[in-house]
Amino acid sequence: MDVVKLDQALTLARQVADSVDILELGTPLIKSEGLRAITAIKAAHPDKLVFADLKTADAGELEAGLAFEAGADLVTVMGAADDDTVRGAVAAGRKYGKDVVADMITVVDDRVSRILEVSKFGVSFVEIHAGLDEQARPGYTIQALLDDGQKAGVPFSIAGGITVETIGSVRAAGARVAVAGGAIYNAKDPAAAAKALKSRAS
Ligand SMILES: O=C(CO)[C@H](O)[C@H](O)COP(=O)(O)O
Repeated sequence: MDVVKLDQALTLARQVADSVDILELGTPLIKSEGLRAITAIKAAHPDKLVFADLKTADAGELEAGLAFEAGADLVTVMGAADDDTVRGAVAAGRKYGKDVVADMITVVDDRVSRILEVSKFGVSFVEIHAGLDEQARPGYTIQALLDDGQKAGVPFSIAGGITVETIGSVRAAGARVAVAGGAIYNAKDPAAAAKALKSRAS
């Protein structure tokens, strides 16, 4: 949910809840509304996993702990961050019995090597991710993300402009989670878009 207001996020979450397993709060939403957004989404959807896309770059244990205290079930730490930042987030995950995901956004050179390194630190999975700015460049395709997931051979999710046309290939590549943002929140009918994505992913 890359919206910036909590009321928009609550509306979107309600619209798509029947078709998603995880509700992910995008980084802009958390920056705009703060940790209270995590608490509010979890309170409204206690049956869903709530994923706080913190993209933590430093102070991993502190930031992950704040999000877990607020109600998050999963958080992201930057895969490109210092090793101890990733380890710190994982330590918080162990303390709270929750999951930490290493977001590989911005890691493009020798991405598979870094995926293998951070996987050893105890993250639950890695998110192989092309961000919104990378996706906007001409010629972008999701294929390089899928190829690296298959090469790495560790649990992974994919984020990078997944659509109803590409989500089948994400599943076929073995991804544990498909993260779909714009394909849902930019759709005229987010509920129908989420349902269509889910039907192609199952
Ligand atoms: O984390 C993000 C951007 O940094 C997005 O939430 C993620 O990429 C999913 O959105 P989309 O499907 O529009 O790419």
